[in-house]
Amino acid sequence: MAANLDQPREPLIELKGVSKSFGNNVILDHVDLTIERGEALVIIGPSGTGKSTILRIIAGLLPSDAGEIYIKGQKRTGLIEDGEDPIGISMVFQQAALFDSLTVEENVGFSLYQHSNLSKKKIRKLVEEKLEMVGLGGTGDRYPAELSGGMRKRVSFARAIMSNPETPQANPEVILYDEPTAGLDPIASTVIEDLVRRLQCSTGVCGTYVMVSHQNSTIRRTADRIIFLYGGQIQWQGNVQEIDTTDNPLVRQFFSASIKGPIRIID
Ligand SMILES: Nc1ncnc2c1ncn2[C@@H]1O[C@H](COP(=O)(O)OP(=O)(O)OP(=O)(O)O)[C@@H](O)[C@H]1O
Repeated sequence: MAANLDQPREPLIELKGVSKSFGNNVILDHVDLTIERGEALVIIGPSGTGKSTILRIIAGLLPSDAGEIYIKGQKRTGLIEDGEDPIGISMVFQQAALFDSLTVEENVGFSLYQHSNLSKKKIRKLVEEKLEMVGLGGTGDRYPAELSGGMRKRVSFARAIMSNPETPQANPEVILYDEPTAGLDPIASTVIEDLVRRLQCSTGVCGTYVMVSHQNSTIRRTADRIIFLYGGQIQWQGNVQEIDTTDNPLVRQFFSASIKGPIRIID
């Protein structure tokens, strides 16, 4: 499913020669990547290959060691906390990362309670709108412990798409999902996959997303474009149909789950 066909494609995020090491361990080695407006990009690759690292760099949570990052053509010089990006970029973490002592409503509205001058009544209304968008209308008074894993995940989606009407320029235009279906049963995974696509197409909500996933169904159901990361670099890119037709030995091995092939097995 392609979204936002009425919008012209333009580079929203560009990574140019981005490198990142942890100690002597080179994780990203001069990576070039362009993400266009309206794109649904899924990053795949073996465990420990740097997928979450690239997502955290795009989010502005982690500095790169070298290279340049452009957000809507503007070179980024700091991290997200410096608030300089010309668009909002939101991240959904692998663990839903909710505050257990706060209600669903307080979790979703957290940043508005902390950083806006909006009344409690107004925030509650905005939160309820987002909860309805993720299929959780009416759950605002519950606590995370009372929800299933899939529901908690959806609460974290609602928090990620929360916007502040006082600062519309900071509203999330790009959403980054780190393994959103990890640990969920196949049906709960389908609910999340459908939601990711639905949110992409909703007016006023981020039309562009970048996802990291290991789940075959999630990759196939949510990607317009797939990139395969390995050995610090993008080794392959293609669309969902090309997963099954490519000769690339890394992709072949990954999707056949074979222990024989060029991917080094780390026990
Ligand atoms: N803050 C850190 N300090 C040191 N090493 C780190 C740090 N963050 C990540 N790493 C290492 O960098 C490598 C890449 O990690 P990353 O989480 O990006 O991989 P990944 O491809 O997302 O893996 P997985 O699929 O298992 O989640 C791993 O070897 C990891 O241990």
